[in-house]
Amino acid sequence: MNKPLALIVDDEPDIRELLEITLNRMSIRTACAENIAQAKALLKQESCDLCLTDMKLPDGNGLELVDFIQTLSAPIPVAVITAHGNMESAILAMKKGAFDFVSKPFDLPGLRLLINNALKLSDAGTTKERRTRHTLLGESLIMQEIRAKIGKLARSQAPVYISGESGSGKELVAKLIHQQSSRSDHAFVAINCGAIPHDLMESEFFGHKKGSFTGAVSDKKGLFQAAEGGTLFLDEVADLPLSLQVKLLRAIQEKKIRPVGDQQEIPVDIRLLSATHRNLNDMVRDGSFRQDLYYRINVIDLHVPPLRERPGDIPALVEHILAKLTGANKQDRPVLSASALAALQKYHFPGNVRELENIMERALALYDGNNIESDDLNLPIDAHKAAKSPEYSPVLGSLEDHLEGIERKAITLVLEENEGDKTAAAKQLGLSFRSLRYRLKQLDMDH
Ligand SMILES: Nc1ncnc2c1ncn2[C@@H]1O[C@H](COP(=O)(O)OP(=O)(O)OP(=O)(O)O)[C@@H](O)[C@H]1O
Repeated sequence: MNKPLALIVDDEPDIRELLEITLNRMSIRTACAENIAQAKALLKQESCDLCLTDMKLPDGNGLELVDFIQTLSAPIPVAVITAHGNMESAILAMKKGAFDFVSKPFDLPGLRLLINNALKLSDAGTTKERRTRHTLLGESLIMQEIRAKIGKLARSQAPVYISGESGSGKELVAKLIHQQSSRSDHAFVAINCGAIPHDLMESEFFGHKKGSFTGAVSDKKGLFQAAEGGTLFLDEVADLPLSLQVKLLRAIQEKKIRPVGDQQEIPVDIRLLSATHRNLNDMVRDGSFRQDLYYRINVIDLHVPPLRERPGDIPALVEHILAKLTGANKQDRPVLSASALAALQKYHFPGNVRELENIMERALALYDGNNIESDDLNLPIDAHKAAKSPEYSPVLGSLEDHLEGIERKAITLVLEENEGDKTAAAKQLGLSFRSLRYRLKQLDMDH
């Protein structure tokens, strides 16, 4: 088998030499260029497998080369070399399609990891299909675009921020990015940041040393280490307390963590994906989410639209859910009547695809005969529509009372729909459990 070929672009001879030695020791051939013009010429002549480029070059900016590589008929992975601490240019390069960055002075183990990841990317394409266990269904244009974007993002190490309502498929998207990436042989670790008690968070994330606090009876690895070589998915990232936001920022920037009670930092190689159903922009504005962290986790954003905006996806989803619930035997699988499908396509789906799964599960238990009819779906009264109150008029009372009435009505409906389960109701209402409990108390509904 041919040894892979890496193109090194840097105007400093010392750096070129250091990179050549490191790569040659990894059995990688190297070609060197001192500037953008030479690099472009080499890329046209040789069939390179990856490119490492400095940002500041005598005849322009490394970003120009990143752009150029994206226009090739078969773009190769390109990583940029940045001055230590200059995350801005690293982020810019990743937004343009660079798959990762490495800072000077080089941390050699980190550099080797980056190169190995890049080389895996070059052959990831052939094994992609086999690796994909999950499927993101839906033939709407937007879902087709999302699938294409997932394929592209899988070839990068850039942090991706996935936004969208609860139950819309954010975690599924994250799993797919991981599975189609060069990291798919390693772990995909998903963590719901809202579910970890604040005082344990640092140790859960970064691990701890024995004896570092009461209860730390032995050394423990954290989630970053569990995800080593793979992907860490921070779900509900908006729920991270500010104290941990600072530490997370450091971990992303330095690619290193420090377990609680440890003097030493440990290098980590993870890809970070994050999601929330809340509006992080608003949270940045009101000071509850750090702007610098937002900027770093949101290098690339991907929005998953709510199900109500893509009713055309419902038939495929229903078929998939029914097949999953009824197993391989097609004979046992009921058919959804046309009127039932029409009812679903009109429904608001505050809980999105997860709610559709619940509706179908209930319908399967209730239907009678061969077809699932609209009655079997037991669609909840649409809280969205029912909560619409008459136009506001000052004669009816203050605006505050009016809004309180709407809130009361919506909460009551959703609580009824979820048989009093506050956790499920909060999720459906797009609130944290704590904020639902607070509102119930404010509205004197907490008995
Ligand atoms: N396009 C889709 N095709 C197939 N299944 C889907 C699709 N979208 C969502 N699902 C399924 O719907 C369920 C909810 O999706 P998921 O957990 O990814 O949502 P989420 O946006 O991460 O929710 P939350 O914000 O509550 O964490 C999962 O069982 C998932 O497999």
